[in-house]
Amino acid sequence: MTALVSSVPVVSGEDLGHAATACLKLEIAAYPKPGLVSPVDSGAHDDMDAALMNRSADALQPFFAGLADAGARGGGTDRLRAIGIDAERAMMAATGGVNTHRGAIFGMGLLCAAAGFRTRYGMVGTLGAVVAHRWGAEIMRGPVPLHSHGSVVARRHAIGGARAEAAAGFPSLYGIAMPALAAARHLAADAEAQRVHALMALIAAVDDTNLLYRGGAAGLVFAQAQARAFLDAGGVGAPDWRARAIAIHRAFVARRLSPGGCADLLAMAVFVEACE
Ligand SMILES: CC(C)(COP(=O)(O)OP(=O)(O)OC[C@H]1O[C@@H](n2cnc3c(N)ncnc32)[C@H](O[C@H]2O[C@H](COP(=O)(O)OP(=O)(O)OP(=O)(O)O)[C@@H](O)[C@H]2O)[C@@H]1O)[C@@H](O)C(=O)NCCC(=O)NCCS
Ligand SMILES: Nc1ncnc2[nH]cnc12
Repeated sequence: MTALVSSVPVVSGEDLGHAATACLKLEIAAYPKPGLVSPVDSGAHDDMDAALMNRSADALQPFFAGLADAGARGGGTDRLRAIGIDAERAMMAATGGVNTHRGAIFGMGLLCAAAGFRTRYGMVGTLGAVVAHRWGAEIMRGPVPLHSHGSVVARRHAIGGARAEAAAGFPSLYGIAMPALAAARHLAADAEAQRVHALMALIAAVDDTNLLYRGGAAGLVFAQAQARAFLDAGGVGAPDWRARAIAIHRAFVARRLSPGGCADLLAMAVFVEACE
């Protein structure tokens, strides 16, 4: 799967859709991930497992391709949002009503649109820079769902959430996840371990609205401190890293904490590595 993602020249909308779905699946497959669903267990979730999440990823493939094509046609956020909402419906149909990938539809969808836009208009710069430049202002002006979990905690805790992350060109992706993936290559040879390392770096730094919704400020602080301690002890370069990551996973499950936004950002980092 890694070879497929990193060796295919990602240019057409269809290629981008395949790559985006492959990256969602690489995230799902990685273990141990604190509180998250993997093939080993369902983490802090009682309504999802890896098979359900993989079905969701497959259902989204044509929509990621459609978003790439819409980006290549220079579409604005109204067009992208219409495709995103259709994708959310397809996800709900594939999962029997479970929100597996709403954040990924939004973030990965924007990256696909940016890849289409960049190919068509020959723009230089990262995919994140394209998102910020072409759609950033529109994203912040666009409709805010009043009662979504993300918007409720964003208001309560005065943080930006998924929309602000995207509008700013995904600083957590470029400032945290990508450098962590690069650093992890010097710590561990296997790609799954490198992804766990990058996920821990994201959890340590991102204000994940899923953590805030389920655990409040105390839950977010706990999650960030656990991930920071893992990194400070050497991350996946430490000989006992796997046992330590499993212990953190269990501590998250015991508190019902799940960093779904960080999981999406990890998949997006793998996608950006393939595209840039
Ligand atoms: C703009 C929207 C994405 C709406 O966002 P909003 O912030 O209003 O709220 P949510 O509906 O809560 O969705 C935001 C999702 O984004 C992920 N996320 C969280 N924090 C961050 C962050 N700091 N940076 C980036 N991304 C972040 C996260 O998604 C993942 O978690 C979801 C699963 O979580 P789970 O624990 O199961 O939670 P729930 O099922 O919700 O509840 P409980 O189980 O706890 O009861 C899953 O979606 C992951 O992907 C947040 O959930 C957007 O909805 C919107 O406007 N959409 C339409 C437009 C569109 O898609 N356009 C296309 C491109 S323009
Ligand atoms: N592996 C995962 N487990 C739970 N929520 C997620 N959201 C995105 N990926 C996830």
